Amino acid sequence: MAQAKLIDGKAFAADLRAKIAEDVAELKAKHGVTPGLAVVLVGEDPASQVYVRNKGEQTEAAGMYSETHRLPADTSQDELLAVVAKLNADPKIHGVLVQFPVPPHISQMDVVAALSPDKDVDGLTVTNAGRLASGLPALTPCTPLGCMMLLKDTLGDLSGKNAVVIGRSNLMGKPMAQMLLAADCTVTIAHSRSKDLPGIVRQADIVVAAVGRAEMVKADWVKPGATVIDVGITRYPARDPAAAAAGKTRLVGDVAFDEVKEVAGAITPVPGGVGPMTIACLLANTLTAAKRLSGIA
Ligand SMILES: Nc1nc(=O)c2c([nH]1)NC[C@@H]1CN(c3ccc(C(=O)N[C@@H](CCC(=O)O)C(=O)O)cc3)C=[N+]21
Repeated sequence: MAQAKLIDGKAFAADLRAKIAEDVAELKAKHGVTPGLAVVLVGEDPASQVYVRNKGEQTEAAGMYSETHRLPADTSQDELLAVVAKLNADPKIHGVLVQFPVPPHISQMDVVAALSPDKDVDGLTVTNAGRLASGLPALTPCTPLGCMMLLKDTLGDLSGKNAVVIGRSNLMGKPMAQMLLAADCTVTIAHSRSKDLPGIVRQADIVVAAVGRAEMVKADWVKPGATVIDVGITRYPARDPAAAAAGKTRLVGDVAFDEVKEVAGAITPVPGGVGPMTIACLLANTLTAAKRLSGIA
C-alpha cells in the first residue's frame, strides 16, 4: 500500500497568515483599525514560553498589534482577573488569550468566565461554545478550526464521513466534534474511558487524536486510507544524547506516525501539522474579532 499523503500544516498556515496580513492591511487602510491581540502568560512553563513568543512574532508579522503580559507564577487569581478586566476594556485590544495551563491556585473556569466573549479568541466562553453548538456565528477554538481547514483541504466535502475524535476537552475535543457535526459527519467522541478504543477508531474515515498520550494510536487501529489528524504534542529529550544534555527536545504526537503513515490515506506530522495552524487561526480569530468589534462585517 502506498504511503499516506503528508498534510503540510506548516505551508498551509504560512499561506493563511499571508492572506490574513492582506486583510489586516486593508482593514487599516479603509477603516483605520489595527487588530490587537493580548496574550497573558502566568508562570514560566518553558513550552508555554515558546508558544507565547511565536504568537507575538507572528501577530506582528501579520501587521497586527501584539502585547504579551508575563505574570509571575505566584500571581493571585484576583490579580489575573484584574488584568483580564483591563484588557476587556482596552480599545486597542480585540483578542485576549490567557495561556493554559495556569498555576493550580487559579481556576481556569473563573478565568474563562472573566473574558469578554467578543474578545474570546480561544472560543472558550460559554457564549462562544453555545453559539458554536447552536450554529450561530462564533469565535471558535483555534486548534479545531485549523484541523477543519486541513480536513476540508484534503478531503473536500466531509458529508457522511465517520469521524472519531479522541479527547473531550473544552479547547479541542468538544468543539472539534461540533465542527465535524456541522460539516455533516457522523461523529463519535471517544476518550480515556471508552471501551475498545482501537475498535472505535477502526470505524473512522477521519481520526482526530487529541488525548495527550504520546504515540497512542497504532497502525492496527486505523482503517486503510483514513485521514489522520494528530493534535498531540508531547515533548521528549532529543534522541541524540549530546543534544539532549544540551536541553534540546523533540515533539511527539498522539499517533505512532512511522507505522500509521503506512496505513492512512493522509496524515499530519508533528511538528509541522496542526501546531502552526493553531497560531494562524488565532490570528484569523483576532482579525474576525477586530472587524466585529469595529462594526465591520
Ligand atoms: N489558552 C490557550 N490556547 C491555546 O491555543 C493553547 C494554550 N492555551 N496552551 C497551550 C496549547 C498548545 N498550543 C500550541 C500552539 C502552537 C504550537 C506550534 O506552533 N507547534 C509547532 C512546533 C513548535 C515547537 O517547536 O515547539 C508545530 O507543531 O509544528 C503548538 C501548540 C496552543 N495552546
